Amino acid sequence: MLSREDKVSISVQLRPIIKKMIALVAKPNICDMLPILAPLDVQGIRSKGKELSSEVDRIVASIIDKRRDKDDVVDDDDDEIEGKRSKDTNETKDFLQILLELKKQGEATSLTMAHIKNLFLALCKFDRDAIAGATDSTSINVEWAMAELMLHPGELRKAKEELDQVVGMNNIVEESHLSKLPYLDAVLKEAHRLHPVVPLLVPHRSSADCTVGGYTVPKGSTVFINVWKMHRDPNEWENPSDFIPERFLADSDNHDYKGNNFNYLPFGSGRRICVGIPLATKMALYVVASLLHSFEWEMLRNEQLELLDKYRILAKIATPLVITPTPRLPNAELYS
Ligand code: HEM
Repeated sequence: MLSREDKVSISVQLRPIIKKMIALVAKPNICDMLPILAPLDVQGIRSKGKELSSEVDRIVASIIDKRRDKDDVVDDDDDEIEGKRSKDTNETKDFLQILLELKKQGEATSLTMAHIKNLFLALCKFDRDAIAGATDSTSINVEWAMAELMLHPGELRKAKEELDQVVGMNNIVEESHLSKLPYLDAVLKEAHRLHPVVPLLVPHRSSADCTVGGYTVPKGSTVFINVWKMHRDPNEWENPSDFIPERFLADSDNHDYKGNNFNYLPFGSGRRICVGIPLATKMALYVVASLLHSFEWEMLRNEQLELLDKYRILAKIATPLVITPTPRLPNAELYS
């Protein structure tokens, strides 16, 4: 999707700023509790946010400008690209190049430079390699699931038995196996329940006055949805603090990731539900399945695993999981 060169630029320049933005958004903001103070920006969060956001804009613009220069773009107008031509027409085009070429077609498309900048930024978000580390939600889910399995040898054994049956010992996990692993899928769902990666979702705004649970929520309020608490509500979940993947086997339709069951919303719900669900869930299942099927895992001796979280929009495990692998499959060639 993005060229190697762009990925490096994004990684070096954008990643630190995006990390700062995430830390800033996660910072408790007194104005969220007392909106009357919002215009004063008492903690300087809004002004710092604007500063970081113009920095992102500047970097994206410079990456695009560099590409236009490289591709021998003649820019007649500050905001218009004309006469752009790729020198090597056989070269595989990446997404940015295609956008710039479309823009060149002028009236044939209504693309503006602002559209290209925003699409490029959206692409950076989707390109896991480019800003991995800043948006590592899937790997956080994998780490929680592995940590829970290390603490629950019975559930670990069941997951491995399922893998051995479906994949066999003379094979490695392939994408085609994933739909045949209901137990492991339930393990990941249970990890999402106990450890939702985005525990307060992203802030929403009420579009009309409404009443929720007897409380009036005026139009325009910033609304945080405490999914962490909902996922542990004893009125909805039996033994809510226990790791029990089986609860997702009994009624898997009612506990999918689509956000229709309001007791279980690890990816949010409604119009702004996470668009990455198919990718995130398949990736996590594939990674955990491969790790469990190909290796035995052991915690370091005397290691005490504590499942406390560290919250900065995303809730990571506070003490990173350190476990050591040993090969499990009889055929060494499967590891090459
Ligand atoms: C375990 C992995 C992930 C989790 C737990 C997660 C969770 C979420 C949550 C909770 C939201 C906000 C939904 C709401 O407030 O209602 C969201 C939004 C979003 N996610 Fe994810 N996500 C994950 C992976 C991904 C991936 C892999 C991508 C991209 C391929 C992605 C792209 C997005 C986008 C673009 C939005 C904004 C959607 C919108 O506002 O319309 N996410 N995600």
